[in-house]
Amino acid sequence: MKSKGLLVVLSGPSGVGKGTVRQALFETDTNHDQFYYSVSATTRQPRPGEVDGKDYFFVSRDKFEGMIEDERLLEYAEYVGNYYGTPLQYVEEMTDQGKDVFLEIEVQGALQVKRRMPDGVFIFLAPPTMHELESRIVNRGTDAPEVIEKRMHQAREELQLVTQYDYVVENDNVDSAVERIQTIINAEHLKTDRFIDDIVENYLKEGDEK
Ligand SMILES: Nc1nc2c(ncn2[C@@H]2O[C@H](COP(=O)(O)OP(=O)(O)O)[C@@H](O)[C@H]2O)c(=O)[nH]1
Ligand SMILES: Nc1ncnc2c1ncn2[C@@H]1O[C@H](COP(=O)(O)OP(=O)(O)O)[C@@H](O)[C@H]1O
Repeated sequence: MKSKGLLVVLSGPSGVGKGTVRQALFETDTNHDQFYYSVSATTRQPRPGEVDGKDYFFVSRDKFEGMIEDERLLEYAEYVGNYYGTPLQYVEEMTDQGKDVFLEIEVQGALQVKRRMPDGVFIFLAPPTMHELESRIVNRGTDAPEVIEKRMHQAREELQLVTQYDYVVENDNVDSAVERIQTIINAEHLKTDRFIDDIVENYLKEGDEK
């Protein structure tokens, strides 16, 4: 029996460590055959070192609005003055191929996905404390002070929606966070619902007498 790939939605406040934890998790996929990262489209400017097509598809507002109109996005949201959205095409292709597809998105987008794809796995990555969260954003050194303030405000709002998620993982330590996410994924793959077609076919079909 083999289940379809999972749609895994990883959310959490800016600076909590989503990118870091996801990269460490993907490094455990040594054959590159289990996990697939869904690259989002955004109107935000690239940060130094970010690569178009790898970190994001960096697009103009006009182009992004065209993608919304053509219904090419699974979800999208506006976050601190920029659009962010998930291209639909790869998500479907990759889960059909049996890969676990990871979306790293903020909560408004995650709630849209939950309505459209309720069998997704919704994980919220939480900071040990708000003070630690702020230190991580400051130490990352990628955001101006006024942007950091907006991101901290947004973080407080996002944390109030944590109960909408299936799982909460504290990112106190990258290795432990990765281990907990692996545990979640392994268990989710074994859920009865994900095998229901196989179960009907193999065990419950009428006339299958021995
Ligand atoms: N709804 C939605 N949010 C996204 C998407 N891509 C990224 N985000 C979220 O947008 C927020 C800002 O992302 P970014 O500017 O890269 O900052 P960072 O996550 O703090 O590094 C984060 O919470 C991301 O998870 C997307 O496709 N859809
Ligand atoms: N468990 C952790 N302990 C300490 N620092 C961390 C941890 N996880 C991530 N970081 C650091 O926090 C900063 C923000 O991480 P990042 O992955 O960019 O967050 P996000 O993708 O959620 O915005 C980075 O400088 C990263 O090295």
